[in-house]
Order: sequence, then structure tokens, then C-alpha cells
Amino acid sequence: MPGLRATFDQAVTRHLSAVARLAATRAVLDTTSETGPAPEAVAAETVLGQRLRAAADTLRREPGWVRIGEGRLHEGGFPVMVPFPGHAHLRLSADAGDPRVAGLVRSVLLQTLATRPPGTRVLAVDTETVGAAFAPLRPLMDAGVLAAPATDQSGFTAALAAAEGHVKANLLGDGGGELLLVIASAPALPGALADRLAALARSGSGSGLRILAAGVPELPDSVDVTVGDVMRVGNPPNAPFGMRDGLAVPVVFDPPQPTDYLTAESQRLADRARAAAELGFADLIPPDLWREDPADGLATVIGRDAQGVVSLRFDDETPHWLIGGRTGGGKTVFLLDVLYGLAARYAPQDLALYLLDFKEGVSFTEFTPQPSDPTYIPHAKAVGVESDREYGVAILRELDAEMTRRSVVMKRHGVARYGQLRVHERLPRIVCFIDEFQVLFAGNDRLAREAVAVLENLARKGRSYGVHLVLASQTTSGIEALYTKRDSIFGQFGMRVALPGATSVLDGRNTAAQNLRTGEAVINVDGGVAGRDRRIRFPNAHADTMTLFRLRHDMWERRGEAPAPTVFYGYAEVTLEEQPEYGALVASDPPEVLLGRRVDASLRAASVRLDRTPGRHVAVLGSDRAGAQTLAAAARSLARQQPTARYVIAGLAEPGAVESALAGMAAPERLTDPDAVARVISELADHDGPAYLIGFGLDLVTLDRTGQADLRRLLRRGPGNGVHLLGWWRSLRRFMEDIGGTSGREDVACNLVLNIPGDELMNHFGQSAADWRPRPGRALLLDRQAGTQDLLVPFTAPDRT
Ligand SMILES: Nc1ncnc2c1ncn2[C@@H]1O[C@H](COP(=O)(O)OP(=O)(O)OP(=O)(O)O)[C@@H](O)[C@H]1O
Repeated sequence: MPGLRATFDQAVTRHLSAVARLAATRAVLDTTSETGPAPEAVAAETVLGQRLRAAADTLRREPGWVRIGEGRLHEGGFPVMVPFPGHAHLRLSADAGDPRVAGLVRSVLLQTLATRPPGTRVLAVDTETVGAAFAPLRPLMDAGVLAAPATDQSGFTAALAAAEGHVKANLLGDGGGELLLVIASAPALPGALADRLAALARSGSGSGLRILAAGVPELPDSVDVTVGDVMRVGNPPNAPFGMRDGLAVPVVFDPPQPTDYLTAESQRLADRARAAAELGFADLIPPDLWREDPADGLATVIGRDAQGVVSLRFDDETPHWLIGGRTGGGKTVFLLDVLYGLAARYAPQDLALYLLDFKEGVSFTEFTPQPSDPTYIPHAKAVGVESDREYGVAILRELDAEMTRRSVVMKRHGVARYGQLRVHERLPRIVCFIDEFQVLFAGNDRLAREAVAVLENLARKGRSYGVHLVLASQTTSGIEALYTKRDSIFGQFGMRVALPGATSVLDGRNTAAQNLRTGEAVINVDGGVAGRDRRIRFPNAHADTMTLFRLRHDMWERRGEAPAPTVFYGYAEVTLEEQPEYGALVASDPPEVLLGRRVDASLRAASVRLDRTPGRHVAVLGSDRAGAQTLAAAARSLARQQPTARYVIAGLAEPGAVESALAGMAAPERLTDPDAVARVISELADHDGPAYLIGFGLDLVTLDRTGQADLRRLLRRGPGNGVHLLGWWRSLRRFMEDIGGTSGREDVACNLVLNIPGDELMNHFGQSAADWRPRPGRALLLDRQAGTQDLLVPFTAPDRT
């Protein structure tokens, strides 16, 4: 603005000429002291004082000038402004051990920050009062504007090194904004350090560094202030404004600013810096979708810090990330920023996402189709919401298998790295996000051991195959779980992200994550070591619903062939009717009885084939009433495939489930009397099929010796004759008695176990069943002939709410 510029230039000129003339006037006043000051000289000085006051008034609002005290005239005074940091550094001869100097240092610092760009950052040194000189400016420290003061020689050396790094970056044109080095007091400097400080001071105006140093013996290119009872302002470098012999009048210190003022002003400046450092969610999203090439890695913008915009990468240096922070610390928001940022930059052919959360963690549901919004993120392949460990491990196994597939392809092309493979085949990079990953290790059982092994393999080899992991946890013990499990896994996670409340993500001696606020994070690309931290602010994706909505829809519109992800909702019940395979059932022999949904990467139906081999019966075991519903669903799936078979329904318990089993059967025989059931068992023992006895509560049937023999004959010979039993026993002991104990074990090969603890199963099913921990909504399907053991969500009643 030319008008303002002109006013300022005038103010400077007026100030300079007034200062110069003041010296001359002073000389006259001083030589006439015997007879008292000459009235004309006093009058001239008064006029100059007025001019200086007016000029100071303008300069006060200018960046580059600060007030240091009041110039004393014979009558009145005027504010003394010095051209810091605009034209020069500033040296004070005494240090902050003198409270007046401490007050002046604070005042100059706050004035400077108030008129400089909000990105200005400050390195502080105070060895004499151990940082006390800066203590009232705490809000600036919390906001990352003012670094925690260095209080000893090594801290001072580190501050010099940081300032040197800043100067180098600026001189090379890498930017970095403006840095102030404020030394409130310093140790006696050995020659080498004094030389380094002097070199910094001489680095020139293009270096982006200004120095305010109190108590150092010298500082090139500075306004030099000698501190005694009053201050004497020396000759500024290049004397740009006529003070060739310094300021001719003594300068008195301003009264110290009260702590309340210092805190409030620091807070105001801190808030301003925070607001300026803020990026909006829209700033994370590139103008054009899917333009980036993943060959050398993935990158996305996440936020900014004092140095500018911060990007995060998945590449050879930081193939995997570890994220920590307490509940409510912003983990969900952070992950969403990353996910949307990546998905907007890379096409689904170039980036595949696997998203897992375990209990009470992030919810990735917004990436999946919902009844209210059928769109989805086309990069998402599998999403687990409140997943079981089994589901998580199954996904990890998939990724492990994918690495093996890629290694074969890479061998074929004679290449060793993902980047080289991309020349031949357009395979996507894969990123697997696991929230509350420590759940995978819970239990220290076979599954936990497998989780550790697969995770270790992925962590070690993933970078070569374009497979990346992001592990997040809200608890210290969660993060430590990884460390204590396998040191070698932890070491692979070069990228550390500490959100508010994170304790173990960074190195134990790194305190950078203290005092983080919501929306802030410390990013460390060096495994968490101190000194490699960037404290950033990241935007809240959910605060910009319009951009989010548009992005989702744009991506979905362009999804092409990318199918919706498979989604596993750990908390949800599943009915037979919603399982895709049920709709596809047609008349077939032998039939596949559907029992539930597998808890694995496929989420396909768990089924057993009832063919003519021995043992093809189904026992549902456990008192959980859900067992009756599952049996009913099995019966309905059977009726679709064997519409003309004979069905005998033993409805001894759970009449509601019995009713739903009958649906779809042409002419079922329904029995409700245990004795009638015993009789039909005897009849079916020597019967030719196809016939199915479906028993609800078979433990209610009392069998005499003959009856027991008939049942065992049915079990042993039935399948060969096309006769199968599907029964629900509420007691394992009773079931074992009925089938004849160990000798009858192989006669019922398919067992669906509900609420019977693993240690009770061992006798009958062997050691491998010992890990089973019953829980609502889950069942274990053991097929003795196939030797398999699968976790599934057993089907529930369609009308259950
Ligand atoms: N970058 C941000 N800017 C502004 N507000 C934020 C930001 N990140 C998070 N928040 C606020 O903090 C709240 C909690 O964040 P978030 O849900 O991400 O936390 P969390 O660590 O995932 O916690 P939880 O797992 O308990 O949900 C958000 O609802 C939002 O109001």
C-alpha cells in the first residue's frame, strides 16, 4: 500500500533527522550546563522530542522496529525505537540475571512476534536463570512458536546448530520462514561457539535469522545497548538513520510488564500462530483425482508446521507407520485425513486399502456402502469393523499370500523391488490400517503367535512388495505389546506419529509429544529419536462435510470395475437369508448345509456337505439358545436343496426356532413328544433316505439300551443310506453319552460348538480345541474328517431384532 509506505518512510526520515539533530542539541545543552541550559536549546529539544514521539508512534506499528525504553530529555521523554529485527540484531551488554534485562528481552520478543508473520519461530537460550526469563511466555511454547529454552551449554550448542541449519536452508532457497534466536543469558562462550554465533550474526538479511542476545561480549551487525543505571544505545550497523554516534540521550527501562499481560499477549500470539498454521481438509485434497504414480512410494499432505506444508510418505525409509494417542486424541480424524488424502491421489488400480478396527476403536464404516448412502471408497478391499482377532489374522494371511504371489511375478520379470515391477505390471501398493492392533496379540495363544509371525513377515518384507502397515493404538500397553513381542517388528516402523496423550510412540527420551493439543501431532520419520520431530496441525475431515461428500461421490462415480469392499461387522448378527450363497441354492445332491458366515477374509458361508460318507451328521452343541436358530437355518438351507426328502422335525425345545425350520418344507413330520422321537430314531436306523432327522433339544430324549443302540446304528449307517441327523444337544456330556463316548466320536464328524469352554472340549476334540473361548454371536465349526476348525458367525433367526 503506497500510502502507508510513504507514511512509514516519512516517519523514519523524521525520526532519523530528529535523532541526528538531538545529538547536536545535546552537545549545546551539555556545554552550557554551568549557566543552566539555554532556553532556546531546551525549546529545540522539546520540539525534537515531539517529533520523535510522533515518529515512534508510527514505527511502533511497523514490523522491524521495537521499543526498548524511554529517552530522557530535559523536559519529558520519547519512546526509543530500534530497528530490530528489521535492520539489525540487538545486543544487550547485561543478561537476564538483571530483572530489567529479562523484562526487556520479553518485551522485545513479544513486540517482534506481534508484527512479524505468524510463522515466525523462536529459539531461546537462558542459562543464567534456567529458562525463567521465558517462563511467562508459556503459551508460545505450547503452540510451538517458542522452543523450550536451552539452559546449559549443550542446549545452547544445539540451538546454534538449529539456527545454522535454518540459515543454510534459507540461503539455499529452501525457505523455512523467519527465525529468532533469543539469548536471555548464555554461558561463558568458548572461542569456537563465540565464532559460530558471530558467523550467524553476519549471515545477512537473506538468512531468515535475527538474533537478540543479552550478556554476550559482542555481536556483529547489531544495535548495541550498554546496560548500566540507564541504557546507552550505541552506533547501529551501517547507521542507516543518522545515529553515527549512537543515541545522544540516556534511555530508561520501561517498568516490567505484569505477568497477566505477558500471559495474555503470549496466548493471543500463540492462537494467531495456530490459526495461521491451519490447513483445511480441502487443502489435503488435490484438484485432480488419481494423478500420482505409486512406483517410488505413496505420499499425502497431512497438515503444516512452521516450516510449511507437511507430507507423509510410505516408501523405503518409512514403509510402515506406528500411531499412538489417547482416546479422543484425534486418531480417527488423523487416519481419515490420511486415507482420503491417499485415495484422492492414487487410482484404485494403484492403491488398495485394508481397514481393520478392533473393539472401541476407529470406525471405518464410512468407507463402505450404507443403506442411506450406497457409495464407497473404491480402493477399499476389506473393511473390518469391531473385528475379531481371527478376522484380522485372516486379512494378514491374505496380505502375506499376496506378497508370495508378487514374489513369483517379480521373479518372472527378473526384478527385486516393487518400483521395478510397476514397469511390467500395474499392481497396487497395499496399505493395511489396523486400529487397536494389540488386540491381535491378546491371549498368548496359537492365534496370537500366528499374528506376531505374520505381522513380522509383513513388516520385514512389505517394503519390497509394496505392502505397508499402519498400526495404531490408544494405550501405552498397546504400543509396548508390539515392542515386547518382537523387537524386530518395532524397528521396521520408521514413521512415528504421536497424537495428544501418546506415551510410547517416540523414543523414551523424546519429550516432543508433551502438551500436544487436539488437532496437533508430532511426526517423526526416524523411529522416534529426539530432534527429528515436526509438530504439525492437521485438519478435521469431519468439519468439512461438503468436501468429504463430494470426494466420496466423485471417487465412487469413477470406480469402474472396482467392487464394494467386503465388510465384516463384528457386532452384527447374520441371517441365512442375507448370506449371498443362500439365494443361489438350487436342488442338489449331496446338499451343502449352511451354518453361518465364516470369520475370514472371504466372509463366505460356512457349510458342511451331507454326502454318503460315514460321519456326515451335524451336532450343534451348547446351551446357548442361538443353537436352535442356527439349526433352523441349516434346515431351511437343506430344504432348498432337497425339496422332496423326508423331514422329521423333533421339536422338543425352542418352538420359535422349530417353526422357522418348518418353513419351506413341503410335508414335514413334526414331533413334540420325546418318546415319539425315540421311536423315530429306531425307525430311521434301518431306513433308506433321503431322510433328515432334525432334533431341537435331543438331550430331552430318554433312550433305553435298545434306543441307544438304534441311535448309534443310525449315526454309523445312516449316511450310507441317505439318512442324516442334524441335532442340537444342550449338554456336551449328554451328547457324548448318546453317541457312545470315544468309540462313537467319528460317527458325528461335523460339530458346531457354542458356549462350551475350550478345556471341556479337549477330551472329545483334541488339544487344538483348547483355545476356543466361547462368546456371544460366535461358534466353532469342527469337522473331524476334514481336520478343520473354523470360526463363524452362526446364523440367527431372520425376524430377530
Ligand atoms: N484436527 C482436528 N481439528 C479440530 N478438532 C479435532 C481434530 N481432530 C480431532 N478433533 C476433535 O476431537 C474429537 C475426537 O477426535 P477423534 O474422534 O479423532 O479421536 P480418537 O482418538 O479417534 O478418539 P476415539 O477413539 O475415542 O473416538 C473430534 O470429534 C473432534 O471434535
